[in-house]
Amino acid sequence: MSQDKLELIRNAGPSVLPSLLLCDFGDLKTELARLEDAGTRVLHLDVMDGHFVPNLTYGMPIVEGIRRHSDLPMDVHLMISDPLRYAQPMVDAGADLLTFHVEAVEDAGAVAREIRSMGAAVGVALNPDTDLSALDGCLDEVDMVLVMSVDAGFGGQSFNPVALAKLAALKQSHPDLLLEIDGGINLKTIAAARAAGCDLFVVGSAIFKQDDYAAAIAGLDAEIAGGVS
Ligand SMILES: O=C(CO)[C@@H](O)[C@H](O)COP(=O)(O)O
Ligand SMILES: [Co+2]
Repeated sequence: MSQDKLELIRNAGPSVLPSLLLCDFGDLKTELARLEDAGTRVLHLDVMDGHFVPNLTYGMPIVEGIRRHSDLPMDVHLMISDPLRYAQPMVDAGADLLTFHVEAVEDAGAVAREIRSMGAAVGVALNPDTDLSALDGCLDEVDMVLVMSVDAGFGGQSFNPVALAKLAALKQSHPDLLLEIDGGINLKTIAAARAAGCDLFVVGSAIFKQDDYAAAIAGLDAEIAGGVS
């Protein structure tokens, strides 16, 4: 099932993924309907534990609640110290693509293999200060690499261009991997990420601080289209 969702994500082409971190959790059902009406193809959910990052968000009940109100593929970004402890519950809650941080684990390849055995597609994330060499040994075990363009933990931070060189290097060395960028993506930064080879663009503030989600996503899609040679 989740491999099917991975194909859906792949086949969707370059896509904007709304990060629900800044949505109105008091009216989640309406928020999901607005995002679907705006053409969203994949949702991005930020799970933070107050330990790996200094911020606390939500866990399985919210992921499961979103699943009940939307059939869209769910890309769950685990910013937690012990990803394997919660991986199976997250898959059971409906995560299709489960991403852990390389900084949180000792053996990223083993973690990736274990998550895949649970039936989810798997991604590995790295923060701006983490060198690509940290991914040695796990790139053949993952479906996606999430290149952070802010330090994981909070929405609304400024884009760090160090992510662009990492994307370009990954695109060259592993052309079949899905590449995602997360943090500070907006109308000014998204085209450069696309030009660097990125496929999936996580966007929080630049959607949720606008009244019209459809217009915000259409504007970002247009920048993606213009950024491809
Ligand atoms: O993972 C994270 C933050 O750690 C993100 O997914 C943010 O929620 C993106 O928000 P903006 O930077 O687009 O405001
Ligand atoms: Co995220």
